[in-house]
Order: sequence, then structure tokens, then C-alpha cells
Amino acid sequence: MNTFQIVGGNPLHGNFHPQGAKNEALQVICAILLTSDLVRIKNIPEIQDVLILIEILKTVGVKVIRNSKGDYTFCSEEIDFDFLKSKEFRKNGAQLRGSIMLLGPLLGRFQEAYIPVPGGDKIGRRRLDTHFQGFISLGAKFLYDEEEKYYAVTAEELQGNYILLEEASVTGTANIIMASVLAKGTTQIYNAACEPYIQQLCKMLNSMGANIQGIGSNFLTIEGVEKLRGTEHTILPDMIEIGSIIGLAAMTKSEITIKNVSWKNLGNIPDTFKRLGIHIDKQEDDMHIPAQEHYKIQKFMDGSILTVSDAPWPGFTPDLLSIILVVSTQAQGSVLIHQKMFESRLFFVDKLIDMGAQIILCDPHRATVIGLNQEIPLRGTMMTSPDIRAGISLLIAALSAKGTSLIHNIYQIDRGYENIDGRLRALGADITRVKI
Ligand SMILES: CC(=O)N[C@H]1[C@@H](OP(=O)(O)OP(=O)(O)OC[C@H]2O[C@@H](n3ccc(=O)[nH]c3=O)[C@H](O)[C@@H]2O)O[C@H](CO)[C@@H](O)[C@@H]1O
Ligand SMILES: C=C(OP(=O)(O)O)C(=O)O
Repeated sequence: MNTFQIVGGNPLHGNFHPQGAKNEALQVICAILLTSDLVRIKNIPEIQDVLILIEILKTVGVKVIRNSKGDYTFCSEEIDFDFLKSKEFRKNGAQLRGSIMLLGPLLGRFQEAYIPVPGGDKIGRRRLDTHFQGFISLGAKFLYDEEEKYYAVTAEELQGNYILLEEASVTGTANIIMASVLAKGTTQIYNAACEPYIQQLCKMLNSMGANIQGIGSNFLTIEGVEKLRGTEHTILPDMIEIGSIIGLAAMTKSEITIKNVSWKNLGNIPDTFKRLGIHIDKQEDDMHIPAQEHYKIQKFMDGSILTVSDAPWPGFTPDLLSIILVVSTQAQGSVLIHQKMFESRLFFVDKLIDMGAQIILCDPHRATVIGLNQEIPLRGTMMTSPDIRAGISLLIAALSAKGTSLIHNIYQIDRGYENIDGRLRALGADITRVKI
């Protein structure tokens, strides 16, 4: 088992280059299935989830060329549908959440698609109703093999429709967009998710010849076209990684400049960290976080305790709440963290409590944090990473802590952060990857 050994307490210093966005990569890589032409994608993060998706594409017949690090060309002339129904595919496809987005483009281009129940983080129930209701609205038949845990969607022909999504699901919206770009007629998707990931997917599809309007809003209009062509696309910097580094800098009293963050695509992420009292300077497209001895959590205007909660974009992303929580443990003041979307994402606070943090887990969705104001450091300990964002939060806690920590199950961190140990060592972190 791979483990991180971390000696905490050193302030870090230097420039950090964010990787390409994981969640955008998973969408746009699936979108290459919509054309038989070459599609080149740059700034692909070479993280576990993305590498597994690329391997899956290879096994179903997609030709993949790695031009250089993070720069790939894909060609999906033919798809091996027999393999899509095989046991091996069931095993591979179940490994990550993002594989669910193979369905939309396969259904859109070939009128049939198969996928095992996908994996991803164990952070609560993650239903897929939105995806399948959308496909059914476009005229697809839906089958679920309960024994084999396997989904199939097929159609004679997809026909555009008005679809009001039950919830603004990110991967659900991406899937329905990809299914409808080649459908007959007009598709309207209302209550669509509009994260930068989705905006980027739509822009890429339009550059392939699709006709999508309303990009960035929750109402998308898609005029179906006959065929899509090849394109070149560059993935945005990962806003979740950027948020993670802001948290790391504050918690470890470090001065870090995050390079080329694409400010205009960060929504309210910088302001949410600022509400915890963290200074953040905009330097052209870089983000400078000065070393700070203390940071003080703001209150609401009526003087009541701050709540930070998640919401679909342009609300605050749920993927950064665990990081907000860990950073709050060393702030001055108190905050209520309310994770509305997922019901099992806050349980990792037990580990932080073991390390000395003052947290009351009110219920599975809410935790109150009473900050230690950097007066008492957390204590190093042994822990296991339960999910990707809890994992990075524990890593941040360990880097700030007094003494040595061990974090097991770091696969959960590698899933979403490329060579995180190497990149943090370059900033001065004492972190080693060990086999135990
Ligand atoms: C591969 C990928 O892109 N994963 C992201 C994607 O997952 P994913 O697309 O799987 O997540 P969804 O957007 O479908 O929903 C996430 C959870 O939030 C709930 N929900 C969603 C919308 C809503 O209006 N109300 C509501 O309660 C859903 O029931 C579900 O439990 O979006 C999530 C929500 O931003 C992120 O945490 C994941 O990192
Ligand atoms: C929950 C996440 O990932 P996934 O949807 O791939 O499990 C995440 O990126 O925080």
C-alpha cells in the first residue's frame, strides 16, 4: 500500500503550476467519441482517473497518441461494441465516476451504449436518474441488469426534446449534451449545470461543428447536426486544485504564487477563501497568497456566524468544502460548514479531531469549526484517505501539523492530483511516498 509520510510545520515558498482540470478532462475526453476525425486535447492532467479513462478508450478501439506530457490526439474511427459488453470492460469501466460520460457520446453517434455502475468517491448516494431520464426524453430505451450491475441505452434514432432536469447534475448535463448534439431537431435543456467544465465542453463541441447556445447559463439550446469534425482543445486549470493550494498556503503560513489560474473561470472561489480572512492578490493571471501569521473568519452582516455551503455553479463547489473546513481549524473565529449535496463527505473530521482540531459534527451534512488561530498546532498522526478531497485536506492538515503523519490509501489523492508529492516538495514540503 502506498502511503505519504509527512513531517509538518515547515512554511512553503514558491510558484505552483496548477494541472488541467480533472472534471473537464473526463468530459472532453469522452466527447472525442462523437467524431471519427482526429481530436487533439492539451493540458490533460495525467492523474489516475484520466489515465484509466484513456486506457478504457484504447480497449474499445480508440487510437491514442501521446504527443507530449498532457498533450494527446485521439481518433475513434471504430468502436468495439462486443468488448463494451465484456466482463473486462465491466471491471475497468466501474473504476471511476467519469466513465458514465461514455454513454452520451456513444448513444449519440452509434445509438447504443453500455456501462457498468460507475465508481468514484464514496461520498454518499450518487444516483444517475438525471442522466437516464434525459436519454429517455431523447427517445432512448433504458435497461439495467441488476445482477451484473450494468446499464444499457439504445435507440433507433434520437429526437431532440425539451428536458427539464430534476437536478443540475454536472455529469448528467454533460451526458445529455453529448447525446443530443447529433440528434434530430432541437433539444432544450433547462436547469442545466453550468460549471466551467460544462462551458468548456460546449465550446469544444461547437468548434467540432455542433450548435449549442446558452453556454454558461442553465438553459441550453442544441440544434442537432449531421456530423461532427475534429478539433483542438485546451483544458482550463483545475479550480479545485487552485482552491486546495490556497488552503495549503494559509494553513502552513506559506507564501505561494499560483501561476495562470484563469481568474475569470474561478467564480466565487477566491472570495469564499477571503471570507475566512485569507489574503489573495491578483497579479495579472497569477494568484499570490502572502504568508500570514493569522487569518480571521468574517461574520455575516448581521453579526451572526458565517456559514459556507455548497450549491450548483455559480454557487460554491462542494469539492472545496473539505478544504474550507480544514483551513478553518486554524483560523480565528468560528464557521458552520454545510455540505448540502453529499451525505458522507464530512466524516473525515474525526481524523482532524484526533489531531487536535475543534470541530463539532452536528449531523452528516454540517460541522461547526472553532478555529485555533494558529496558537496550538495540530498534531501529526496516522490516517487513511477516505476520498479525494478529504485526502488532500488531511494532507494539508499534516503539512501544518507538529510532528510526523502517515496518510494511507493515497490512491484517493493520486486520483485527482498529479505528482502532488513532487510538486509540494518543490515548494519545500517534507513529504515522501513510502510503501508499507
Ligand atoms: C466527474 C465529475 O465531474 N464529478 C463532479 C460532479 O459529479 P456528479 O456529476 O456525479 O454530481 P451531480 O452534479 O450529479 O450531483 C452531485 C450530488 O449533488 C446532488 N445535487 C446535485 C444538484 C442539485 O441541484 N442538487 C443536489 O442535491 C446530487 O443528488 C448528488 O448527490 O459534480 C459534483 C457536484 O459538483 C462534484 O462533486 C464532482 O466532483
Ligand atoms: C467527487 C469528486 O470526484 P468524482 O466525481 O470523480 O468521484 C471530486 O472530484 O471531488
